[in-house]
Amino acid sequence: MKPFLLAKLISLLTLLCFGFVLFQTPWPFTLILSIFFSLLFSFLNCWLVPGGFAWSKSNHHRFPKLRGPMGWPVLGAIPEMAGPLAHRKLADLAASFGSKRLMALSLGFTRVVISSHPETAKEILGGSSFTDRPIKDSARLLMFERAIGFAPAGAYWRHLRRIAAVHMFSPRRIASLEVLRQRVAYEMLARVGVEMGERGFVGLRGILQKGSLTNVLESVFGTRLGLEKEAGQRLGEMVNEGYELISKFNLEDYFPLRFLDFFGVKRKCHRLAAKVKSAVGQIVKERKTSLVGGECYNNFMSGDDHEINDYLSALLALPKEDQLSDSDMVAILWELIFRGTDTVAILLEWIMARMVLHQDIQTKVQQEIDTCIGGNRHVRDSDIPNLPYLQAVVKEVLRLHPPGPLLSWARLAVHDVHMEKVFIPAGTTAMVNMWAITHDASIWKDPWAFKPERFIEEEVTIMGSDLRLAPFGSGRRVCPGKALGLATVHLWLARLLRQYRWLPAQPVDLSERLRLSMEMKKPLACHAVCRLNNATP
Ligand code: HEM
Repeated sequence: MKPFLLAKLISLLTLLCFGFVLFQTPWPFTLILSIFFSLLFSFLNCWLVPGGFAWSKSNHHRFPKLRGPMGWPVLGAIPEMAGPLAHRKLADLAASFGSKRLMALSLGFTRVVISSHPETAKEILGGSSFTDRPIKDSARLLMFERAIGFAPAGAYWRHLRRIAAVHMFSPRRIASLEVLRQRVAYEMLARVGVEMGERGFVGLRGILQKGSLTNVLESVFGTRLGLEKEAGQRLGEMVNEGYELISKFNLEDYFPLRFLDFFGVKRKCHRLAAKVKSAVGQIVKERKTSLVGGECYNNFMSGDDHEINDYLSALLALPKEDQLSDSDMVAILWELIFRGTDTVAILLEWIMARMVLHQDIQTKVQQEIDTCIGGNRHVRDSDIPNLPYLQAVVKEVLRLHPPGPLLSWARLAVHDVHMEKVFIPAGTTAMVNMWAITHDASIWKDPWAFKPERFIEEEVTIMGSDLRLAPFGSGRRVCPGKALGLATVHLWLARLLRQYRWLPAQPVDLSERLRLSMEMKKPLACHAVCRLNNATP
C-alpha cells in the first residue's frame, strides 16, 4: 500500500477514535479532546498529501497531483536530503513512487520538485521558468547573491554572464592560461615524486587540491598571488572555511526561522565574509593603484603580458559602461575561486581512482598518449583533440561520479508553471537528479559498468545539449567555467598518466560523500612508478 494511503487510513482511524472517546467522557474533557483531535486531524490532513507538508496548499484541485513521498511530519524529506548519499536516496524514492519524470517532496516548508528524467530535466534547466536559484542563508551572507551563481536572473546577472563569456572564459583567455596550467602540472608531478620518496605512497587528494587552488588563485589574481605568498595561503584557508559553512545542512533554511542561528553558521558566515571583503578588497585596491598607466591595460587587452593576464585585470579593463563596483568585483572573484577549486580536484581524484582500479584502461590511455605525442615531450592543450580515448575516460567518470549529482545548486520557479500536466506554483524549488539519470538502465546500457568505449561508439556531448549526461547543467544557467574546467582536467590527467604508472597502495574504495560536491569518502592512496624521464616542454 502507498505510504500516504496508509497515512490517510491512520487519519480516518483517529477520527473514529475521536467519535468513540466523545461518547465516553464528561464535557470538559470532551472540549479539550475535541480541540486536540481537530488539531491532530488538520495536521494529518496537511501532512498526508503526496509530496508532504509543503504541498498541502498547492496541489491545485483542477490539475492532477504530483506523486511523491509525504516524508516525516514537519521535516518532510530533510532527513534523506541531509545525508551524504541524498542523490541515491532520491533516486530510490523516485523509482519506488514511479515518478522519475517529476516527483514532489517537502523540505520543511519548502516545496520541491525533482526530475530524474532527461526530458523533464531539459524543461527545468533549458526553459525560462526556473531561471532563479533558491539561496541559502550561508550563500547570501557569503556574498554569492552578488556573484553569477546566485544573482537573481535579471539584468545584473545577464551582465555578469556576458562579462564571463566574453572576458573570462573565452577560448582565447583559456588558451592564454595554458602556461599556468602547465606550470602547476609540473609542480604536482614533482610533488608526487617527493611523496613517493618520503612516504612510499602518494595521497593524491592533497596534491590535487593544492594544485587546483594555486591554478585558480593565479588565474584570478595573476602570478603575483600564488599559494606560497601569505595572502594566497589566507585565501586558501578562507575557501576551506566557506566550503564547510556552505556544505552544512541548516534547518533554518527550510522553515520561517531565519532569525535563528541554531548552529552559529550565520555568525561564522558574517565573520568570514568580513575577512574575504578585507583580503580580496585589499588586492583589488592595490591592483587598481598599480594599473594606473594605460600601458598595462593595453598589454592586457592585447594579451601580451602574462603577468596581468588574469580575471581581476579582465574586470578592471572593462569598458566604462560595463564596469562593476569594487564590492561586486570582490563577490565575483571570490565565487570564481570558490567554484573553480573543488570541482576540478574532486573530479580528477575520481578519474585517478578509476585508473588505478582498471589497469587495462590505464594502459590503453597511456598507449594513446604515447602514440599521439611521441618522443619525450609533454602533453599540450593542442594534443587533447587527438586523444579521444582519454576524453572518453573523463566522460565516463563524469557519468558514474558526477561532481554535482544534484547539479550542486537548485533552480527556483520564477512564475507558475505547468509541467507534466501538473500545476507547479512560483517559488517552487526544482532539482535535477543527474546521478539518477546517468545510472538509469533504461537510458544507459550496463549503467554500473565502467566502459569508456561507450563514448567511442556513440558521440555524446557533455556540454548541456544532451540531458542524458549534463554534468555542467544546461540552459541559461549552465556552468560558465565548463570549458576551462575540462581543459584543466584533460591536460592534468594526460600529464599524470604520461609521467607515471599508477598502482593501488591499498584497495580503492569508491564510497561517496555528498557535500557541496560529491567526493570520494576515503582519499585515494596509490603508488606512482615513473615511466618517463626528462620530458621536455
Ligand atoms: C569539473 C568542473 C565543473 C563542474 C562539474 C561544474 C558543474 C556546475 C554545475 C552542475 C552548475 C549548475 C548549472 C545549472 O544550474 O544548470 C555550475 C554552475 C556554475 N559554475 Fe561550474 N562546474 C565546474 C567548474 C567550474 C569552474 C572551473 C568555474 C569557474 C572558475 C565554475 C563556475 C560556475 C559558476 C559561476 C556557476 C553558476 C552559473 C549561474 O548560475 O549562472 N564552474 N557548475
